[in-house]
Amino acid sequence: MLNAFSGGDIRSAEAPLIDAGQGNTLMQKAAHGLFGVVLGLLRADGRGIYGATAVVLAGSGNNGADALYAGERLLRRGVGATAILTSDRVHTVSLEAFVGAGGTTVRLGDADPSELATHAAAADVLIDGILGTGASGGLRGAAAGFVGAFDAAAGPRGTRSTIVVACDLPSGIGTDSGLVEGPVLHADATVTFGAAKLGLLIGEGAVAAGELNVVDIGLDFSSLVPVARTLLAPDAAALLRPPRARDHKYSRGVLGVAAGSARYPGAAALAVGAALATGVGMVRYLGPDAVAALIHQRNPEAVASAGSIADARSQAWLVGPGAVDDDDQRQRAVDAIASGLPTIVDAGALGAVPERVGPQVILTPHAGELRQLLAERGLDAERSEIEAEPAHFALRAAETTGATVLLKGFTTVVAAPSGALFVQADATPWLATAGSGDTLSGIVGALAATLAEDGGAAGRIGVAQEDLWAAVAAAGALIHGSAGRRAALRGPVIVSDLPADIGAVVADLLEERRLAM
Ligand SMILES: NC(=O)C1=CN([C@@H]2O[C@H](COP(=O)(O)OP(=O)(O)OC[C@H]3O[C@@H](n4cnc5c(N)ncnc54)[C@H](OP(=O)(O)O)[C@@H]3O)[C@@H](O)[C@H]2O)[C@@H](O)CC1
Ligand SMILES: [K+]
Repeated sequence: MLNAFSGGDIRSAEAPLIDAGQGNTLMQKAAHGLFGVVLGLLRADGRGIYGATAVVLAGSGNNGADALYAGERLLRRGVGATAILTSDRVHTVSLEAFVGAGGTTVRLGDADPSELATHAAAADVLIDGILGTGASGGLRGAAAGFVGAFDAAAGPRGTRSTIVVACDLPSGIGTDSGLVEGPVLHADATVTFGAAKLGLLIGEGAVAAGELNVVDIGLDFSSLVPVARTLLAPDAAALLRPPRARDHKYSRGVLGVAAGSARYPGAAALAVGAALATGVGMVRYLGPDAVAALIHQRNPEAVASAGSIADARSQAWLVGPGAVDDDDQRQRAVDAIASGLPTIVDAGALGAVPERVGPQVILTPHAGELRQLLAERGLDAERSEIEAEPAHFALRAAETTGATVLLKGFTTVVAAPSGALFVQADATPWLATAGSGDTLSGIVGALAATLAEDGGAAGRIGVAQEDLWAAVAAAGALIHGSAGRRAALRGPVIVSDLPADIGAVVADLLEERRLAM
């Protein structure tokens, strides 16, 4: 599990060490970690170290000092380095160390920004030490102008030749919100100190951060509650339930699916395929015969009927994908939610959620659906606001409804009504395609069905029992994202092919778990 903390948490974890006179040691550890990642990136890109060129952007605070000390270390390894000082003030001791190691410096205010940007765009590495956790608001003044000039000179990330490494945070993002106000320097990699900050995991901040590296600088977070957590492969693996010797189809877990309608039959077939690939004892399908016939073309093992929720025994329910303009499906959604069993509520069923439910009800809206859900409860927000601050609005929705809320997006945010937050960035943009959400709900549904009667699941991954369903939803996002990345190796993702990749991801996770035991 990767824990994320707020800027305030990081400061309070640093405080005892700084009070004990360890401030410089912390900074040297941070700089050393940053230096190590830069060396690794140069090597991985096939560029030598000796004779490589680096530009260090140094702002007025300790973030600039970290970057300058990393620059000093690069200089001592034979890298040619220039520091661009983006503020009138600069941390003097680190600047002296940088110059002492042979670095050259230039003040941003004293030179033509576009010339400096051209120089930076020709370097092998650009280290962004303009702003760290002490930032307030977006980038201002000359530093903001420089970022625009660099983007123009170097081209966008992915096409430019300079490797951009953010020191602690990409300058210009909100530490706690991931909000970007104004220009931001998109990094290829971010080296963050002590622990991940929430702003690096969500919203535009996650986009700007590139590959995230967390460097341990010896901070103690044991007395602090993380503001968000990210499940890693071993956590998702611990939530998988492979069959045991005496299992039968019922003991493995039955997922009931009330999805699809005459208008959208395909969504049900995609959800059922994904659930079977994740691993359940049985999928019980409830819905129109025509939809059942489509499901059976691909998955004849699904048991189908046009009955009601009360007549179909299952351990968990999935309701809503493709269920539009269908009164019977709406009634099934209402009944499934009322059953008290874990119930994934997607798309067409989101309108059937009563005022108050429990955390075993997992809502899976995208930003537009969340906007609607909140508006129906008197909370008005624009879709763009929700996309900019996904954690905030997912938490509001969870608090208001009592449900677990999985908000789909570039990063998947899962909020529990307790206030616990999970953030998963496992997906690939290739998954932004029709039907993708149906497979995600099928995966989460299968996990819920197999864990519904497993009292030890929360303990296995170290989350509170009340947050189990949020962790299950996050594990679903991890499996879905990993399957999408695997599928994308073959080319554009075709969602109906995803079950093969889901099965392979599940197999890999179980194998890693076996090897770790
Ligand atoms: N503490 C520790 O022990 C350790 C901390 N560590 C490191 O320290 C970093 C935090 O350092 P920090 O607190 O000095 O803040 P930081 O972000 O570098 O600079 C803030 C200054 O920038 C300015 N400014 C603000 N907003 C602005 C804007 N929008 N646009 C432009 N300028 C703006 C403002 O200055 P002003 O403009 O007022 O002169 C403000 O004073 C942290 O991220 C990590 O890298 C590590 O070494 C580990 C040990
Ligand atoms: K920075």
